[in-house]
Amino acid sequence: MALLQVEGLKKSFGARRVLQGVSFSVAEGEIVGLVGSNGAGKSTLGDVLAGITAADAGQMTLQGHPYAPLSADDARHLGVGVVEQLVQIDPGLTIAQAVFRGTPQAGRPQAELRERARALLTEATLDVDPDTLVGELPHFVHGLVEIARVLAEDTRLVVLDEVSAALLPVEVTRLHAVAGRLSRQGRGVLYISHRLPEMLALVDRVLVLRDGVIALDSPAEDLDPVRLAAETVGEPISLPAPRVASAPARSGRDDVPARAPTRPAPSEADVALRVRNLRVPGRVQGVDLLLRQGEVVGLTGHRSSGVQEIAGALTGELPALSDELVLHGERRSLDSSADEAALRLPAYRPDEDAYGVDPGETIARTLTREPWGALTDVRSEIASLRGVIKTVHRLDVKTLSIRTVVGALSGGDRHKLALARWMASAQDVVVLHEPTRGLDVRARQQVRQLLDEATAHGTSVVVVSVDPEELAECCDRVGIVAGGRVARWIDTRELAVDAVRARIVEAATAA
Ligand SMILES: Nc1ncnc2c1ncn2[C@@H]1O[C@H](COP(=O)(O)OP(=O)(O)OP(=O)(O)O)[C@@H](O)[C@H]1O
Repeated sequence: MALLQVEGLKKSFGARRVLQGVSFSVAEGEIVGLVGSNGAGKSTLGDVLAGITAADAGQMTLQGHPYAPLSADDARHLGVGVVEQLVQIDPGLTIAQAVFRGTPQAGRPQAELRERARALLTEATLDVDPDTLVGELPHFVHGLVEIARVLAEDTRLVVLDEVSAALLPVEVTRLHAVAGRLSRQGRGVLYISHRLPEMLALVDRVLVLRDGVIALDSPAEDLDPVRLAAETVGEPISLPAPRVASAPARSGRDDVPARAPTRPAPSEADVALRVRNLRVPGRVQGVDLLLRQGEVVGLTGHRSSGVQEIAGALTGELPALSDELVLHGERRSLDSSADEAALRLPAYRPDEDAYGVDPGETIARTLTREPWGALTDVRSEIASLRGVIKTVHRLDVKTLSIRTVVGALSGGDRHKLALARWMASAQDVVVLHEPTRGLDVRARQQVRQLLDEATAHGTSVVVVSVDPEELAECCDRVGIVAGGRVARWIDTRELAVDAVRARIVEAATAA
């Protein structure tokens, strides 16, 4: 008997028909992957299962009994727990209180909750003191606290909605170990992710949600990442080509081969940024960075490797020192008191649910570069709106109107718009944190295109990321940071993307 049976589920938001008759099942002990483009309706389906949203039509059964939760609490009591990537837990709670919130044990004294919480956290592979405050935990582990919470009740089906999106390969391995344990206990797992190679390594079966229905239901062993990507978008798709380091065209230099097999030392004019012996006291020990014009350099490393601190030093968020710092031939400093010359590279961060854009603003206004009201004739207004429509089409944003508010879009679509807006004004040298986080396979290619265009105009980029696939797809070189230093550089230009990905995983795991 199926643990969960879903038949003909429908859900619309106004005229937007998202789920148009979704049917599938999950067996006891089965790990089922759910993939789909941004805006396909994966989270909507998760919300229906979680009791957050009611379906318009369709039936569900759980362990053979009709399942129609009235709220998230109701769903959990009935045996379905949903863990979301961007879960916000009250930072003032202890971890033990967080684990038991919303359960019958909530409100019990900490001393009573502590030992039971410790056991559940161990089951979720999280080695933390239950007395620690949630606010002291890095945000990326909140998902594991949520898994412990799901385990606190007799949850039969666990939905993991993009929980791996912000995790390092080693952390993904840990998450997969937890999913494996849940399955061995006979629970069902629905695993939603855009990171296809990782997903295929874990799940038994994959569901593809496309055009409002389950367009494919296949054993994982019959699929590979490229075929699954094609099924997701509904047409053949190829892996992105390795990036061609596009030195911006300059007179007399157009003959420079973009993919020179060995990389000559750049001339001074080619250097966008050079930093020698970068130090952040206690965290970064002496990093040399050289960024050519039009180059995309990736940085990755474990949480305590110093990688975030290197980015923080470059953006002026952290006090840092260096022996030499040159930006386009001009000496700069890392001393924030030397205001004029201080280096403060602009940074983009796909920040939680807001992405730096106003959720109450329409798509049109979000993408309009001119301040509202600045357009004084109808032609410029039409040109401006054409630009907006072109971007919406190009980024394949799932919407019925450019007057839709950004807050009503899917997370991935919001991220795409925010990044496109940010990149439109990006010049010079910029830092991008996880530019493709939560994006589907086609959107990743669109981001890559945005990067290619910006770098062709001379922008140079530092990409800071946990995702080896993103680094392989976007960067010319990737630095593996460990112990406050760049332990190894991987040149991505000569290799296929999946080979680069494998090298990054191997080097990052070893570091
Ligand atoms: N509350 C809402 N009001 C209006 N439209 C909504 C609402 N919630 C979701 N939608 C629409 O439903 C569609 C599906 O969104 P959903 O978040 O389920 O997609 P998704 O597959 O999870 O995407 P992503 O991979 O980007 O997270 C989107 O086009 C979105 O605009």
